[in-house]
Amino acid sequence: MIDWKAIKDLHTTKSLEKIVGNWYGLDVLYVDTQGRVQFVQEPGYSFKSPFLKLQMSHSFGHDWLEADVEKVFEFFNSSSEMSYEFDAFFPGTYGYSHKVVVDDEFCGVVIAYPYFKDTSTTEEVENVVKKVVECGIGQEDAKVAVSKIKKFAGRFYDEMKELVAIVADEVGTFHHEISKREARIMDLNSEIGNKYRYHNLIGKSKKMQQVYHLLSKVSNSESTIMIQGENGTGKEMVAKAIHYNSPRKDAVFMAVNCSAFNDNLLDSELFGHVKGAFTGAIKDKKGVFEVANGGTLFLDEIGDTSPSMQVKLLRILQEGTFMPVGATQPKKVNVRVVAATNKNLKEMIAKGEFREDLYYRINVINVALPPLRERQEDIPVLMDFFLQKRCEEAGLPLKTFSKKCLEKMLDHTWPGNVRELQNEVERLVVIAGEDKNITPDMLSSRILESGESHGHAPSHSGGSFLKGVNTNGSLKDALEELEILMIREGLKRCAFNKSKLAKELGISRAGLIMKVEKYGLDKRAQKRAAGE
Ligand SMILES: Nc1ncnc2c1ncn2[C@@H]1O[C@H](COP(=O)(O)OP(=O)(O)OP(=O)(O)O)[C@@H](O)[C@H]1O
Repeated sequence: MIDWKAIKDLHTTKSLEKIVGNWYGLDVLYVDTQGRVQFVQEPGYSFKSPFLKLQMSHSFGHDWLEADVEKVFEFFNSSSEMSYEFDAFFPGTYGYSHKVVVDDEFCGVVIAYPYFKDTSTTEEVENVVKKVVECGIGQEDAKVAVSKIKKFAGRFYDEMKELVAIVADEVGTFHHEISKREARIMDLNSEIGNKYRYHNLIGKSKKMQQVYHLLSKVSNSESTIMIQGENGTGKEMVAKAIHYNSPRKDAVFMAVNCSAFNDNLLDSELFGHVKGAFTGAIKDKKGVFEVANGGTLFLDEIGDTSPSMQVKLLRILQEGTFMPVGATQPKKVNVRVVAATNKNLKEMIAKGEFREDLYYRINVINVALPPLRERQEDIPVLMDFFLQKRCEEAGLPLKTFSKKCLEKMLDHTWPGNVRELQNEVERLVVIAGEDKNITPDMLSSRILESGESHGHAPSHSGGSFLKGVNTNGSLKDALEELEILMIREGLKRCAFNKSKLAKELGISRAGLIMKVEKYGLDKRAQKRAAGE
């Protein structure tokens, strides 16, 4: 919508209005798309045309103006013409109107009003006075006002029309500029304020915001980065976000899963080989380090590499050199390495399974990706994101999740993290078929069951309560997961009565409050996560 007030305050429109007013005694009226004439109703409005001033000082005069505006809109609504000269309310008087168009959209009208034409006869002019008097205006006032209506001829007439067209253009141009600026401000606002995403990463939880903040700081550096997180938490996505926000963004991003190869194959995959290096090496082959020269290499599951491979990786990270399999001369490359693992490398070092020097060489900057169960607020955002994406890809109208379905999804602990959630949403879109609303009965049984099993306190349910807990990985993580689960379910069961739950769990109320804060499980956070 046009900001008419801002337009009226513009230096150019003010000057143009002045010319039209002073030279031709016409008022420039701005009319919005609803047919509302701006400003003239406001007290203290300074009329240029004595006739319009007199007209608008009577309530019936407003109806005359309304009738003229209606006529203009009827014309523009049925014609593609940009301008229209109309017979005004009193036969023999005229108005000139011009459309305001922005990006092919009809945004309003500028009207210059009222005037006579050189064809208007003395009789017509006298008739106007008569009619005005008949409407209730005094004879003398009517005569004076009508005598001030300009009679146009020749070049003045053409100039007046040109000026009105210029005012209308000016309004359009200014509105266009303002809209562009507003869009930019909105962009900037969302960039600064709501960091709900970074590159392609989605998530609004505090933990993800911290990750985005760290990424924005480290992407520009050349440091090696270690990303730690469970499977499916988005480690590869983070590596890509780092690459595409770094000065290397125009060079190659390559990803290798170190656990997908045995030692020999990984050697050749990473460093390449020369012809005849081993049976089947029928020609020279570049390794990914060479292909990614100038770019970024993502080494996933680095914790699964053998001790001899770890030595080679240390060399390339320290010196930038490597030896292709079967080669006699080392090669040099400039590759930024981003490594990832879901293993606890510190424990591996203690057991002698991972080189400490390599660990410190890779772990210059550590990005820890939290599992999805620790950032519940991200679940609804990710659900909506994947739902919209899948529906769009499948050319289906957008579906919605029922409240109960969302609750069940929030109850699940997502051991497979975002990947599991993405797969579930994609599955739901298929299962829902034509149904617009996705209901809990469509959910995978493990999600329905995990919600139910969490509903029981351990003491009532024997061993089954462990169903929703990831029993792989470290004991510390599993215990923490269990703690979160028990507190979250307990809070619901006890209607957020912390004293009652603390008693049930056998811990102090203060201890429970600290844990609720630590895991972000308070009522408001849970409601927020559920989008309530
Ligand atoms: N924050 C996120 N926003 C949007 N999609 C995400 C996010 N995190 C993960 N995904 C999606 O989840 C899937 C798994 O992500 P990704 O492969 O990056 O995880 P990963 O931690 O590298 O997994 P793995 O350890 O199993 O290799 C991908 O399809 C990715 O698109």
